[in-house]
Amino acid sequence: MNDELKTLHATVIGYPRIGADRELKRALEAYWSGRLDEPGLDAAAATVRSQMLDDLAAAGLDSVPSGTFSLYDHVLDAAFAVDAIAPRHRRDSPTDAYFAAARGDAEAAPLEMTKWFDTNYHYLVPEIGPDTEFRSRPAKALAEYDEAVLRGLNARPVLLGPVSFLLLAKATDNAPEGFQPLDRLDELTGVYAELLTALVDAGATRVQLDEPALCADRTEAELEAVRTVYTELGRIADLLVTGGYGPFGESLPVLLDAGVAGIALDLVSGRDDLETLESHGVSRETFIVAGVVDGRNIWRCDLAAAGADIERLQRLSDNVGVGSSCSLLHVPIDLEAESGLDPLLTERLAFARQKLREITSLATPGTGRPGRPASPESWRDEIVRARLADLPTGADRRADYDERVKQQPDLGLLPTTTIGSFPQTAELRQARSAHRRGLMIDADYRARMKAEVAAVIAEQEKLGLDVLVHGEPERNDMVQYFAEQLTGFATTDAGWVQSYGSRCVRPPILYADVARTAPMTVEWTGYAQSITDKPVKGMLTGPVTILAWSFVRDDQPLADTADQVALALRGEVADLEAAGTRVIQVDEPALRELLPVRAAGREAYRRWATRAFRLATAGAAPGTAIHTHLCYSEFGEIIDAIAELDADVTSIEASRSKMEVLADLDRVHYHRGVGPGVWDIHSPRVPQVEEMAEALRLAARATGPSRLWANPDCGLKTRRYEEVRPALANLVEAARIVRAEHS
Ligand SMILES: CN1c2c(nc(N)[nH]c2=O)NC[C@@H]1CNc1ccc(C(=O)N[C@@H](CCC(=O)N[C@@H](CCC(=O)N[C@@H](CCC(=O)O)C(=O)O)C(=O)O)C(=O)O)cc1
Ligand SMILES: N[C@@H](CCS)C(=O)O
Ligand SMILES: [Zn+2]
Repeated sequence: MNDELKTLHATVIGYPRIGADRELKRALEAYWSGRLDEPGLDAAAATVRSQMLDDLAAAGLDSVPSGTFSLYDHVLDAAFAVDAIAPRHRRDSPTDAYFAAARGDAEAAPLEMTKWFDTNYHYLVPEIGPDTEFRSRPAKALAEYDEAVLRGLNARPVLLGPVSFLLLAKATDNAPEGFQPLDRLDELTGVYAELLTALVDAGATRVQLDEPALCADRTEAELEAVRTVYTELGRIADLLVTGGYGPFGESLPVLLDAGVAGIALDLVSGRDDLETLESHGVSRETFIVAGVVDGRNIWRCDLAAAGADIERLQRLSDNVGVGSSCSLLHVPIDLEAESGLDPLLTERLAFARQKLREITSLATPGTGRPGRPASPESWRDEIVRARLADLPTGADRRADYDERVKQQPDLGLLPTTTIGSFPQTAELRQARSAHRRGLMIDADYRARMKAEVAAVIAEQEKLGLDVLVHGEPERNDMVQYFAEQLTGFATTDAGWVQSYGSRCVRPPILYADVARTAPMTVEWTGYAQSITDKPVKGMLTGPVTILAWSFVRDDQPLADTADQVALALRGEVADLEAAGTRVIQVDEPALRELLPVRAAGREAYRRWATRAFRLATAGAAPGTAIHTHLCYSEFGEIIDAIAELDADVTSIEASRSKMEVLADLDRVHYHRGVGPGVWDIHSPRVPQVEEMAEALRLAARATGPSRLWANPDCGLKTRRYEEVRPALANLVEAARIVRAEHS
């Protein structure tokens, strides 16, 4: 590379932190189980940080983010940086306090966990009250800054910005009515001033404050708060403010007018900011990072289009840099680790390490900026396209709910069921790993999984549940399992992405037209049904969730891709029915996740998402009960969409929010079956009979008892049998008690 020619600053907003071989995951899980001591955990964390710096250094960036490593979650780190630790999580050891907040311990429940914007990453929700005492705790930021500087890197410490921190937090339970965490912005700004001062004193010449919450719709009062805070903080340090999950929109002029030195634009999902910037104007010294390399998806950058956007910015500022649209947290680390992908696909992909190279290449004049090649013709499936074009409306069931329910299995009052998965034991994962590596033949693997199904059925019969499941032992993941069987998808060997804490997923790559070539679940459900007289629920993952948890082609609207996936699932529903399945659950836990961050896109989303679900399910006969399941979010904003799915029964996470969702469902006149979760499966605590009975009574008062189901909040795959057996026994007993009260 000729340094003389290099005129653009190359940087990245953030980097994956789980380790190229998930070293941090393994170390954390070993530490939690007592197999590793704290120095061992520290050493593993240091190795991962060092690996991150190696990657950033090798790419030849002009500046690098520091402090983006996290032992569990960066929002939790932000809470610790300002000492906003809930009193119940204070412990003598800071590490104990950190993990008590993250995962709970014998004394205290953890912080709530929720989705990070419209991604499959989950953050911990800080609890802020009028009495929360903020204090500056810069040790982590300083240590990681020093590590990067010692490596000879031009480091830029990164902190979650104060406005986003408070907007992502929730009020403590004992806060007075009307209190909002943002009410504490003045005090918090003072503490951020101290954090910035500590970093500047340590030698940092620029600090990155991440303000992703400014990519959502904000009120005038919030914008005013942004103006005040950034005017003040901008006096202490040279600030680079990032957003990263859409356009800054109306926040952009506010930040610029507040005098921030730098702004990082998401030019993948927030290209509207280009126009905002052009019409508002900007000083020629402002550092503008053109976030043209996608931090959320794995397609190679269209360097020609990116180059054009960079040139537009260069007309406005003399200080333009090239970067990622957001942190690379959401993409796997290295494409080189994949050997099994079709070369036609591989040459179109870039994971984190490859993305760093795209950034430096774009920043280097004379390296060429080729566009992206079109997809090969062989990726088109004309049969699927013709079938979709031929479907009439395709998305309405043959009878209304009132008529359908008469034809569906009559299970009496308050039937009990579970959400699908039973514990994924180490033994099951090891069998799958052996099978994948060719150490266990197909027949043995299938026999092992069938034995597990038989055991799961026996457990449920013994417990006295009404509608059984096969337990999903054969699934590595509820999306990847389907992707492995559908055309149009590729799956990776090592493309791990952090979902929360130590938990990771390998999002499949949806790159071509999607079709089903054979039944995907019928063998397992059919086997389970063959060994019990109780109804067994078929178990599918819905089209929206399959899209949300995959890397999806970006050469056609998501709605069209969703329809293709839905059509494939529609075939599976038909095959399950033909095999005698009378109850089919189609999970849509990500229905809320894909809801656009800004209100403007929501109506269109609701239309395509609900249509895809109905396309998948509406072919079912009236006598087939279609269930759906939703979890991992608050549902208020998608309550209309839930009603529009037209499922016969909706099981929905409710235990932590104390059944509030039922009032919302009532508001939209949802009158079909509902199973509000009565067991918070995120916690290892076994719920007692009386508390679940009370939750069912509360639910019965809200909806009437006749259409109510008793079930947990979500699947049981992350729980252990020692918790599952007593908890389900208690759930069955709670349902029996409440049933008796109504008969
Ligand atoms: C329900 N959720 C899901 C989300 N996203 C998904 N794609 N899937 C989900 O289920 N998002 C919202 C929620 C919460 N998020 C998660 C995310 C991840 C997990 C989880 O438990 N992940 C597992 C990995 C799951 C998996 O792919 N398992 C495979 C491979 C297992 C493995 O690592 N094998 C080892 C060898 C075997 C061994 O010795 O154990 C290896 O390959 O090295 C499988 O079972 O075959 C995780 O451990 O992180 C939960 C909720
Ligand atoms: N059927 C799935 C849904 C999880 S959201 C399960 O039970 O794990
Ligand atoms: Zn769930």
